[in-house]
Amino acid sequence: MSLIPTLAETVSRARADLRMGLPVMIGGHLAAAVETLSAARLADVKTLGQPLLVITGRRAETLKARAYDPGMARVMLPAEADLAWLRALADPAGDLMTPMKGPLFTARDGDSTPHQAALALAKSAQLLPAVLLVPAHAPAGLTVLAPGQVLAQLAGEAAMAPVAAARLPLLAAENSRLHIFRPDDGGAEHYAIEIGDPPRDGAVLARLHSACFTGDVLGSLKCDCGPQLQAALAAMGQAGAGVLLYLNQEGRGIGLANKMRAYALQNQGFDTVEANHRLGFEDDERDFRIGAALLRRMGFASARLMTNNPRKVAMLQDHGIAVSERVPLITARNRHNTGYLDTKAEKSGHLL
Ligand SMILES: Nc1nc2c(ncn2[C@@H]2O[C@H](COP(=O)(O)OP(=O)(O)OP(=O)(O)O)[C@@H](O)[C@H]2O)c(=O)[nH]1
Ligand SMILES: [Zn+2]
Repeated sequence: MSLIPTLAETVSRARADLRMGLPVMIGGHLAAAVETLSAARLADVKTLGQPLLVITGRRAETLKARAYDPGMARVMLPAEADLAWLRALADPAGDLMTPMKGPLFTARDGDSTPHQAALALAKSAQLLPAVLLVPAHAPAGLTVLAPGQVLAQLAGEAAMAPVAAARLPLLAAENSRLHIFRPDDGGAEHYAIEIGDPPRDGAVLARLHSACFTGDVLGSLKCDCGPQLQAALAAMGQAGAGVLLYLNQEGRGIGLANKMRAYALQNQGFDTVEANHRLGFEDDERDFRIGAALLRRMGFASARLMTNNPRKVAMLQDHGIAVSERVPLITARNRHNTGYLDTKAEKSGHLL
C-alpha cells in the first residue's frame, strides 16, 4: 500500500517531531529531546517510569560520566532531577560556572539500541544530542519507530533528485547555472553552481563548499568560508568552467544553532574542536558522500578539487570520483580566524 509512510518518511517525520518538542516511540521507549522538552511533558514522562538520560560519549567525557555503551552513556536521573538539571547536562553553556554536576551514575545492562537510535535521531535533527528515554506503551498519535531500522536509515545514503535549474549570471562568471537537488529522505536540499559548460569526460575544477551562514552571507571574520567561496567562484570564472557544490551542512553538520553554541564556548576559551566535543558532537558531523553523489549525478567522474582538507579528497575517491589534482584554496588570515585555522591544521589535518 503506497499510502503508508515508508521508513525514510517515518524517520523524517520523527526528526520534525523532536525538533517541535514532541516525543517519539523507539523500540518500546518514549524518547524526548532535552533541548525541546517542556516542563509539562517532563512531568508526564516521569509518571511513566524511571527515565534515563542518553548523552554521547563526547559529552560524557566532559561530565566525567562512565560510558559503558559505544559512543554513548545512559545517565540515571537523581530524584531531584528537573528540567534545569537535564538542560545543564545537555548544554555545556554553563559548565564553567557550575562544573560539579555529579557524581553521575550510568546504566550498563540491557539493550541500548533504542537509546543509540534516539541519540542518532536527535543529532540528525541538529538538536543537542541529549535524549530522555523511558520504557512505555505508545500514547496515541506518537510516531513509532524500530531502533535497528532508524539506525540503518540514518547511516544510509539518500538518493538525490534534480528539482530545478536555471541560468544565473554571477559577478564571478556570467555563464552560470544554479541546480537544486532534493534528497529522498526529507533532509536539506543541496545546490550546484555550474560555471560554463565543463566537459563530462575531463577532470572538472570543483569545490565542495559546506554552508556557512556567518561566513558566506555575513562576512564573518571568524572563519575562512566567505573568502574561500568567492575565490573558488572567481577561479572557475577565470578558467571558464567549473562546478561548486553548496552543501547545506552548516557548522560541519551540527546546524547553525549548535554552531553558535560552539562559538559561545570558543568565547570561553575552547578551540573549534573542543567546542564540538563539549557539545557532544564529533569534530566533523558532515556526510561527505553527498558531494560525490551530486558530482556523479551531474555526469562527472573526475575532478580537480579545490580544498585544503585531505578528507574531502579521500572521500570523493572512496565514492567513485577520481581526484586528479588537489588545488589549494588559501585565503588571508586575520586576528579573528588565525587560531581557528591553526586548530584545523593541527587537529583536523588541513593543509594550510
Ligand atoms: N562546528 C563548527 N563549524 C564551523 C566552525 N567554523 C566554521 N564552521 C563550519 O565549517 C564548515 C567549513 O566548510 P568547508 O570550508 O567546506 O570545509 P573544510 O573542512 O574547512 O575544508 P576546505 O575545503 O579546505 O575549506 C562550514 O560548514 C562552516 O559552517 C566552528 O567553529 N564550529
Ligand atoms: Zn565559516
